Amino acid sequence: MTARTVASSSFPKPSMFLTSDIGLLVGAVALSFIGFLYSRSKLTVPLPPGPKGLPLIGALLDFPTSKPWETYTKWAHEYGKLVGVTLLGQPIIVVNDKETAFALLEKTGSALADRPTTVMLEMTGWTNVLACQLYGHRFREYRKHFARAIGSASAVQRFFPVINYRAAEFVNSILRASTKEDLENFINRQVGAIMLYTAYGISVKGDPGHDELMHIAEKGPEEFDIAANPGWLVNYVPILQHLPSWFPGTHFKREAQRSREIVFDISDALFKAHKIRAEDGTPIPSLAGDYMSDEVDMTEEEIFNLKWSSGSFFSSGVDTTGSTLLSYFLAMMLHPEVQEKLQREIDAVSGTNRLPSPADRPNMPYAEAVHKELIRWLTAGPAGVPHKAREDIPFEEYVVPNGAMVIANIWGMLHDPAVYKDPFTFNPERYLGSTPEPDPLDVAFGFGRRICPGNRLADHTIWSFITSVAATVNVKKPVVDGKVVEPPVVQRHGTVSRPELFDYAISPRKDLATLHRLTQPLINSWH
Ligand code: HEM
Repeated sequence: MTARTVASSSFPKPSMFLTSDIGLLVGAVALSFIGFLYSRSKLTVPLPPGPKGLPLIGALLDFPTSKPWETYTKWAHEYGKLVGVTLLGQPIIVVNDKETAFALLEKTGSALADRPTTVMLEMTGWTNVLACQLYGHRFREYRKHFARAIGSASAVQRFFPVINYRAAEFVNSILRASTKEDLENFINRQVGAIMLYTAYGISVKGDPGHDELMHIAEKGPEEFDIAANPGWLVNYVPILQHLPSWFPGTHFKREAQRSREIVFDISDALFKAHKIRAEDGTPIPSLAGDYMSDEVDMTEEEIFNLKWSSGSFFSSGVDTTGSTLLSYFLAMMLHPEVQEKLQREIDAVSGTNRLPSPADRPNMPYAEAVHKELIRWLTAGPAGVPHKAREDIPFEEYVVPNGAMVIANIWGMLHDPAVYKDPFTFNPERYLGSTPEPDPLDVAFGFGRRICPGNRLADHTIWSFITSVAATVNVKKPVVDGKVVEPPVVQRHGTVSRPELFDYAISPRKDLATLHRLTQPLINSWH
């Protein structure tokens, strides 16, 4: 999933529009009114039930500007599994249960495989990455590249050594963490280094915080946040993009140009690094590297597809995987009994002389349950990424109209008390025993043709990091002035949602010498 906010899963209130020119605003509103009347005249089919809203603006005032998944879940109680609203003429369907999501998003094939996009994402170049790519030939090419690089168990297995190495580096680095931000930064950088390797074969040595290419890649998510801000007026009145740059109120054009140059520079710099490695005669398996020998015969379009499909890793893989890893620390502080049980299993299966390895995984059911619960508990992609209908789709007694945005309320599905007992409690036991609760991985990565293509890579990264951390360090609530500090358990707003930052206490399980003895073989074995 693209980091932060893809398209607009939260919508602007009028005060958010990023323009200060009143004339332009009034003109724009008039134009959107005409657009609204036009679109409304086309909408003749019944939407599923939902908040009616007001004439012209639809459900704009009911629509959540923060953590929309909570409102979707309230709507689910009121209106049912399928909720329909219109927003400034745009039909939106929210799917609230797993069965309906499968029936609608999986079984309708390509009919619901498009993405809504915005003018600002187009102008800044972000529609080139997979998560924002419209359905079509280029989209299919990108998905083929992803499938070849990380779409099967054997493909992902090629990356176990880099993932295990990064996990060992991570364990060492977190002992240096002191501020709330440190932990998140250390997670982002280690996961980021995995993304650079799997996408381009870029091998970051040691602390990724000192790597120049990492610094370049890290600029991407910042730029994405700017482009994806739902407040750009031009997104609602696309005709504004054709105004000349000197026209009052067209600050967005200069901003889009500035951002576009950075976005293209990032993509070029990282892709060039992969080529340099090829010329050195050291081809490294990676999305781009797998095509290295074919590149000489490739067309410009094929090179473009290769560059931007590999360019989709960092922006989609870091925040999502990082969110789940951050949740691990929070969960262990709140539930020391889970941490102890996990450590006992690891000690029994891997022993105490090495870090856990993928070969141990089938023998660690409790680690598997902790992994599942981390994916469910503070859902990293709570409202997925919106899909868009490419045609009218009859569904039960309704029709999902062509152009409608369809949002899967993944958080709602994973916090439904009818499916998960005490859904807000972190409890890995729910997946064990004779009547386990459903596997959250079936819904957490989305649905249909747009299902997350990074799920296998995320799966092993999370498993490897959490078992390496549990094997070597204890995470506890910090004690300040003799008082235990309770961490907040709050999810942040965003298409990718992370836990609110928290204070923590991290210490080696035994002593530093033991920790180094466990991690050093993996660190030394890395080229
Ligand atoms: C815990 C980790 C992750 C979670 C929870 C997650 C979740 C998701 C979800 C919910 C979607 C939207 C699916 C849909 O539209 O139905 C998605 C899309 C996507 N994810 Fe992930 N993801 C994770 C990790 C990753 C990683 C590691 C990568 C990259 C290697 C990645 C790459 C992508 C891409 C490129 C898309 C867009 C696919 C498309 O539009 O066709 N994700 N992810």
